Amino acid sequence: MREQADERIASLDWPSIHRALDEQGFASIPELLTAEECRDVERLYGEEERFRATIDMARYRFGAGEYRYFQSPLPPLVQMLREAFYPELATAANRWLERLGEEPAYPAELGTFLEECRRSGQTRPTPLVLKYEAEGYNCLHQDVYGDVSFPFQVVVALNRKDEDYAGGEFVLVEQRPRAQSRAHVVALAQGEALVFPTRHRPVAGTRGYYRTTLRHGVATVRAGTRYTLGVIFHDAT
Ligand SMILES: O=C(O)CCC(=O)C(=O)O
Ligand SMILES: [Fe+2]
Repeated sequence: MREQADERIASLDWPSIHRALDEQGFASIPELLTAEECRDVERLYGEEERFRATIDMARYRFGAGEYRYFQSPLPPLVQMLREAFYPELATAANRWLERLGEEPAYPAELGTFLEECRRSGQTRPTPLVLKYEAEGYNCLHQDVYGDVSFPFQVVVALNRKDEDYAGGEFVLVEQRPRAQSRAHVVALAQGEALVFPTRHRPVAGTRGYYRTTLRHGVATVRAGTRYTLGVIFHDAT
C-alpha cells in the first residue's frame, strides 16, 4: 500500500515543481492519487448530502456539465490535499509577489489563510468535483470568489482518458500584455494533478518581470464521462 497522500505530497520533488511553476506557470504531478482514491472521490459525487451546491454549467453559460462544491467538513482526502499543498504553494506565491515588486502576503499555513478568508466574509468551502458527459466542456474562466484569493489551484483527473472518456483536455490560456494569447493544453492521466495559476503569473522579460493573465477551461469531451477534483484554496462568500 502507498503512503498517505500528504506524505506523498511532502516527498515530491518540490525543487523541480517550483522550477516548472516559475518557468512555465504550471506543474503536473503524475500519479498523485491512486486509482482507488480516484474512484472513491468519483463515487462521492453521487452522495448529494456531501455537497453544499450543485451547479448546472449550461444554466450560467459556463459550459456543459455539472459540478458540486463539497460541504464542510471536507472529505478527509480532500482536506489533506488542501492542507498538504498549501505551504509549498504559499512559498511560490510569495516568490511571485516579490518578482512583481510586492510584499509577501501569504501565511505559511492554510488555517491562517482561511482565517483571512473568513474575515473577508468568505466562509464557504470551494473544493469541488466536476462531471462532464459527451459534448461537455468548461469555458475559459478564473475561480475567484471574493477579495481574498490564492494564486494557485490544483486539479486532479479522477478517471481515465481514452478509456472512460475521449477529448476533454485541460486548457490554460495565457493573455500577455499587448500581445496575442498563448494556449497550453494538458491531457491528464488518472490520478495526475496539475498545479496552475488562478489569475496571473510573473514572466521574465528583458526589463524585469511582467504579469500575464490566465484563464482555464476544458475542451469538449467527445465520448464517455470525465470527472475531476478541483482544489481551490480560498473559500467563497
Ligand atoms: O475539469 C477540469 O479539468 C477543470 C476544473 C476547473 O475548472 C477547476 O478545477 O477549477
Ligand atoms: Fe476552474
